[in-house]
Amino acid sequence: MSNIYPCRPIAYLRSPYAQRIDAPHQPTVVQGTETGDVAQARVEFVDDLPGEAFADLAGFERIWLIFAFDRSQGWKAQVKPPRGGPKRGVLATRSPHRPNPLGLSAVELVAVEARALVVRGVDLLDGTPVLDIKPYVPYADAFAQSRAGWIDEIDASQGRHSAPGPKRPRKAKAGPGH
Ligand SMILES: C[S@@+](CC[C@H](N)C(=O)[O-])C[C@H]1O[C@@H](n2cnc3c(N)ncnc32)[C@H](O)[C@@H]1O
Repeated sequence: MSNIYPCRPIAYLRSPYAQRIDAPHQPTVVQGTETGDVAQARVEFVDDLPGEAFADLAGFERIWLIFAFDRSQGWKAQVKPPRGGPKRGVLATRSPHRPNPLGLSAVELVAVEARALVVRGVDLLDGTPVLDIKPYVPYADAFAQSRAGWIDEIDASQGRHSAPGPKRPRKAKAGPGH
């Protein structure tokens, strides 16, 4: 039996972030989250994906994007997290350099268009291939009180939430959908 699992993009993301330094570390630290002034992005479906496949998404406030880190090259077993501290096992981090270059982000669904989704709060580069989309379902996906290992330890030692903010502040408000 093969241990290769074929995947192909079902969509491509159009985002305001051309380079890694522009992209936020996670959707929850996207610039403007507190004021609601968050850049929009578009998930544009490939031509041969039937429209029925993304029917019924409109009622969901958030969706999961499962995507390929297509601009990552190679990976190491341990990485130095941007929030500081010692190196950590790559699978205990959200590093874009992983044994399989897969990422997932829960983004806000703003609108469903004919062959695209308008979303907000993305941490992905423009052109990122989207491999799958799933609805974000709070009863299944939200565990707000869960322990977060070494991240909790750093937060406790610093006396604050250590999530890194945007590396380079966004200059213009303009982006897809604006
Ligand atoms: C820390 S990862 C987190 C991504 C996702 N939320 C996750 O947890 O899997 C976010 C960073 O990945 C990098 N990135 C975004 N899109 C990428 C792509 N298509 N290829 C390679 N790196 C990418 C950017 O530097 C961005 O700041």
